[in-house]
Amino acid sequence: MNITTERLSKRFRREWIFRNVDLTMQAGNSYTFVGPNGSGKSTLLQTLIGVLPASEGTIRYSLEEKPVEVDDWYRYLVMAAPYLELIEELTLLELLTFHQAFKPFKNQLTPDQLCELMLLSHARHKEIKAFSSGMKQRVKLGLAFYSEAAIVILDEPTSNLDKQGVAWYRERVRLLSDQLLLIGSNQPEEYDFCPNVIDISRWK
Ligand SMILES: Nc1ncnc2c1ncn2[C@@H]1O[C@H](COP(=O)(O)OP(=O)(O)OP(=O)(O)O)[C@@H](O)[C@H]1O
Repeated sequence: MNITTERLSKRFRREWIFRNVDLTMQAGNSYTFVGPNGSGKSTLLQTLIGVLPASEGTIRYSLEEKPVEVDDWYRYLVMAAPYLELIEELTLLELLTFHQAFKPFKNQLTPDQLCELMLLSHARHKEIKAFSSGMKQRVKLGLAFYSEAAIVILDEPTSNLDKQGVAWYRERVRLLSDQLLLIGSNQPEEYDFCPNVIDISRWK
Protein backbone atom coordinates (compact mmCIF):
# COMPACT_ATOMS: atom_id res chain seq x y z
CA MET A 1 0.00 0.00 0.00
CA ASN A 2 1.29 3.47 -0.91
CA ILE A 3 -0.03 6.86 0.19
CA THR A 4 0.49 9.95 -1.94
CA THR A 5 -0.47 13.49 -0.97
CA GLU A 6 -0.62 16.55 -3.17
CA ARG A 7 -0.77 20.05 -1.71
CA LEU A 8 -2.41 18.54 1.38
CA SER A 9 -3.32 21.32 3.81
CA LYS A 10 -5.23 21.55 7.06
CA ARG A 11 -6.49 24.48 9.05
CA PHE A 12 -8.54 24.89 12.18
CA ARG A 13 -10.49 28.13 11.86
CA ARG A 14 -7.90 30.68 10.70
CA GLU A 15 -4.83 28.74 11.79
CA TRP A 16 -3.01 26.70 9.16
CA ILE A 17 -1.53 23.60 10.82
CA PHE A 18 0.28 22.44 7.66
CA ARG A 19 0.23 23.59 4.06
CA ASN A 20 1.10 22.04 0.71
CA VAL A 21 2.31 18.65 1.92
CA ASP A 22 3.56 16.69 -1.10
CA LEU A 23 4.62 13.22 -0.02
CA THR A 24 4.84 9.69 -1.36
CA MET A 25 4.99 7.02 1.32
CA GLN A 26 5.67 3.50 0.19
CA ALA A 27 4.98 0.04 1.57
CA GLY A 28 7.96 -1.52 3.32
CA ASN A 29 9.18 1.89 4.53
CA SER A 30 8.79 3.88 7.71
CA TYR A 31 8.26 7.62 8.08
CA THR A 32 8.40 9.61 11.31
CA PHE A 33 6.89 13.06 11.71
CA VAL A 34 8.64 15.12 14.36
CA GLY A 35 8.14 18.66 15.66
CA PRO A 36 7.43 20.54 18.87
CA ASN A 37 4.23 20.15 20.91
CA GLY A 38 1.30 21.53 18.96
CA SER A 39 3.12 21.53 15.62
CA GLY A 40 0.53 19.24 14.00
CA LYS A 41 1.90 15.68 14.07
CA SER A 42 -1.34 14.11 15.33
CA THR A 43 -3.41 16.31 13.02
CA LEU A 44 -1.37 15.19 10.02
CA LEU A 45 -1.64 11.49 10.95
CA GLN A 46 -5.39 11.78 11.48
CA THR A 47 -5.80 13.64 8.19
CA LEU A 48 -3.77 10.98 6.37
CA ILE A 49 -6.11 8.24 7.56
CA GLY A 50 -9.26 10.19 6.77
CA VAL A 51 -10.41 10.73 10.36
CA LEU A 52 -10.02 14.51 9.92
CA PRO A 53 -11.03 16.09 6.60
CA ALA A 54 -8.35 17.93 4.64
CA SER A 55 -8.94 21.64 4.10
CA GLU A 56 -7.20 21.56 0.72
CA GLY A 57 -5.31 19.09 -1.44
CA THR A 58 -5.66 15.37 -2.02
CA ILE A 59 -4.68 12.02 -0.51
CA ARG A 60 -4.48 8.87 -2.60
CA TYR A 61 -4.10 5.30 -1.39
CA SER A 62 -2.98 2.73 -3.92
CA LEU A 63 -2.49 -1.00 -3.74
CA GLU A 64 -0.31 -2.48 -6.48
CA GLU A 65 -0.86 0.71 -8.51
CA LYS A 66 -4.66 0.47 -8.22
CA PRO A 67 -6.45 3.27 -6.34
CA VAL A 68 -8.26 2.37 -3.11
CA GLU A 69 -11.60 4.10 -2.47
CA VAL A 70 -11.64 6.38 0.56
CA ASP A 71 -14.49 4.36 2.10
CA ASP A 72 -12.22 1.30 2.11
CA TRP A 73 -9.13 2.89 3.67
CA TYR A 74 -10.05 1.75 7.18
CA ARG A 75 -9.73 -1.88 6.13
CA TYR A 76 -6.01 -1.40 5.57
CA LEU A 77 -5.21 0.60 8.69
CA VAL A 78 -4.36 -0.04 12.28
CA MET A 79 -3.52 2.80 14.65
CA ALA A 80 -2.27 3.16 18.22
CA ALA A 81 -2.52 6.58 19.85
CA PRO A 82 -3.07 7.89 23.37
CA TYR A 83 -6.32 9.60 22.33
CA LEU A 84 -7.89 6.39 20.93
CA GLU A 85 -9.96 4.43 23.43
CA LEU A 86 -10.23 0.70 24.01
CA ILE A 87 -13.56 -0.90 24.92
CA GLU A 88 -13.30 -0.67 28.70
CA GLU A 89 -16.09 -3.11 29.58
CA LEU A 90 -14.40 -6.09 27.93
CA THR A 91 -11.72 -8.32 29.39
CA LEU A 92 -8.46 -8.45 27.46
CA LEU A 93 -9.35 -11.84 25.95
CA GLU A 94 -12.83 -10.60 24.97
CA LEU A 95 -11.34 -7.50 23.39
CA LEU A 96 -8.85 -9.48 21.33
CA THR A 97 -11.54 -11.96 20.23
CA PHE A 98 -13.80 -9.06 19.19
CA HIS A 99 -10.99 -7.32 17.31
CA GLN A 100 -10.00 -10.53 15.55
CA ALA A 101 -13.52 -10.88 14.11
CA PHE A 102 -12.97 -7.91 11.79
CA LYS A 103 -9.16 -7.68 11.61
CA PRO A 104 -7.35 -11.01 11.93
CA PHE A 105 -3.97 -11.37 13.61
CA LYS A 106 -0.77 -12.17 11.76
CA ASN A 107 0.29 -15.81 11.37
CA GLN A 108 -3.12 -16.93 12.69
CA LEU A 109 -2.15 -15.97 16.21
CA THR A 110 -4.83 -16.73 18.78
CA PRO A 111 -5.98 -14.18 21.38
CA ASP A 112 -4.20 -16.26 24.07
CA GLN A 113 -0.93 -16.20 22.13
CA LEU A 114 -1.27 -12.47 21.61
CA CYS A 115 -1.71 -11.95 25.37
CA GLU A 116 1.64 -13.68 25.82
CA LEU A 117 3.31 -11.56 23.15
CA MET A 118 2.02 -8.42 24.88
CA LEU A 119 3.47 -9.74 28.16
CA LEU A 120 -0.06 -9.55 29.57
CA SER A 121 -1.04 -13.21 30.05
CA HIS A 122 -1.58 -12.61 33.77
CA ALA A 123 -4.26 -10.00 32.94
CA ARG A 124 -6.19 -11.79 30.22
CA HIS A 125 -9.38 -12.14 32.28
CA LYS A 126 -9.19 -8.61 33.67
CA GLU A 127 -11.47 -5.85 32.34
CA ILE A 128 -9.67 -3.18 30.35
CA LYS A 129 -11.04 -0.51 32.69
CA ALA A 130 -8.93 -2.07 35.45
CA PHE A 131 -5.74 -1.82 33.39
CA SER A 132 -3.07 0.75 34.17
CA SER A 133 -2.32 3.34 31.51
CA GLY A 134 0.89 1.49 30.58
CA MET A 135 -0.96 -1.82 30.25
CA LYS A 136 -3.55 -0.16 27.98
CA GLN A 137 -0.75 1.25 25.84
CA ARG A 138 0.75 -2.20 25.52
CA VAL A 139 -2.61 -3.53 24.31
CA LYS A 140 -2.89 -0.74 21.71
CA LEU A 141 0.63 -1.42 20.47
CA GLY A 142 0.07 -5.18 20.47
CA LEU A 143 -3.00 -4.75 18.26
CA ALA A 144 -1.00 -2.49 15.95
CA PHE A 145 2.00 -4.82 15.76
CA TYR A 146 0.11 -8.07 15.26
CA SER A 147 -2.99 -7.22 13.19
CA GLU A 148 -3.04 -7.95 9.48
CA ALA A 149 -3.00 -4.42 8.09
CA ALA A 150 -1.04 -2.81 5.29
CA ILE A 151 -0.57 0.48 7.16
CA VAL A 152 0.49 0.86 10.79
CA ILE A 153 0.18 4.28 12.46
CA LEU A 154 1.80 4.91 15.84
CA ASP A 155 1.32 8.27 17.53
CA GLU A 156 3.50 8.80 20.64
CA PRO A 157 4.00 5.03 20.84
CA THR A 158 5.84 4.80 24.16
CA SER A 159 3.59 7.13 26.16
CA ASN A 160 2.98 5.62 29.61
CA LEU A 161 5.38 2.70 29.02
CA ASP A 162 7.99 1.79 31.62
CA LYS A 163 11.58 0.83 30.76
CA GLN A 164 10.65 -2.77 30.02
CA GLY A 165 7.74 -1.59 27.86
CA VAL A 166 9.99 0.76 25.89
CA ALA A 167 12.46 -2.08 25.28
CA TRP A 168 9.57 -4.29 24.15
CA TYR A 169 8.36 -1.55 21.76
CA ARG A 170 11.85 -1.02 20.32
CA GLU A 171 12.30 -4.73 19.67
CA ARG A 172 8.86 -5.26 18.09
CA VAL A 173 8.64 -2.14 15.96
CA ARG A 174 11.74 -3.18 14.05
CA LEU A 175 9.97 -6.37 12.96
CA LEU A 176 7.42 -4.42 10.88
CA SER A 177 9.15 -4.82 7.56
CA ASP A 178 6.66 -5.21 4.72
CA GLN A 179 4.02 -2.77 5.97
CA LEU A 180 3.90 1.01 5.64
CA LEU A 181 4.75 2.47 9.07
CA LEU A 182 3.96 6.07 10.04
CA ILE A 183 5.02 7.47 13.42
CA GLY A 184 4.36 10.76 15.18
CA SER A 185 6.96 11.38 17.86
CA ASN A 186 9.18 13.64 19.90
CA GLN A 187 11.24 10.88 21.48
CA PRO A 188 14.28 9.71 19.46
CA GLU A 189 14.14 6.27 21.11
CA GLU A 190 10.77 5.78 19.38
CA TYR A 191 12.14 6.28 15.86
CA ASP A 192 15.95 6.04 15.86
CA PHE A 193 15.71 3.07 13.45
CA CYS A 194 13.60 5.06 10.96
CA PRO A 195 15.36 6.33 7.80
CA ASN A 196 12.76 8.98 6.93
CA VAL A 197 12.42 11.57 9.68
CA ILE A 198 10.42 14.61 8.60
CA ASP A 199 10.16 17.84 10.59
CA ILE A 200 6.58 18.93 10.18
CA SER A 201 7.49 22.60 10.76
CA ARG A 202 8.66 22.76 7.14
CA TRP A 203 5.00 22.85 6.09
CA LYS A 204 3.95 25.81 8.22
N1 LIG B 1 -10.17 20.17 16.98
C1 LIG B 1 -9.31 21.20 16.97
N2 LIG B 1 -9.77 22.48 16.87
C2 LIG B 1 -8.92 23.52 16.84
N3 LIG B 1 -7.57 23.40 16.92
C3 LIG B 1 -7.06 22.16 17.02
C4 LIG B 1 -7.89 20.99 17.06
N4 LIG B 1 -7.10 19.90 17.17
C5 LIG B 1 -5.83 20.36 17.21
N5 LIG B 1 -5.82 21.71 17.11
C6 LIG B 1 -4.61 22.55 17.09
O1 LIG B 1 -3.77 22.09 16.05
C7 LIG B 1 -2.42 22.27 16.42
C8 LIG B 1 -1.68 20.95 16.22
O2 LIG B 1 -2.11 20.00 17.21
P1 LIG B 1 -1.59 18.49 17.21
O3 LIG B 1 -2.26 17.79 18.34
O4 LIG B 1 -1.74 17.95 15.85
O5 LIG B 1 -0.05 18.70 17.52
P2 LIG B 1 1.09 17.63 17.88
O6 LIG B 1 2.30 18.03 17.08
O7 LIG B 1 0.57 16.26 17.72
O8 LIG B 1 1.33 17.96 19.40
P3 LIG B 1 1.91 17.07 20.64
O9 LIG B 1 3.40 16.88 20.41
O10 LIG B 1 1.66 17.96 21.82
O11 LIG B 1 1.14 15.79 20.68
C9 LIG B 1 -2.39 22.78 17.86
O12 LIG B 1 -2.23 24.18 17.82
C10 LIG B 1 -3.78 22.42 18.36
O13 LIG B 1 -4.22 23.34 19.32
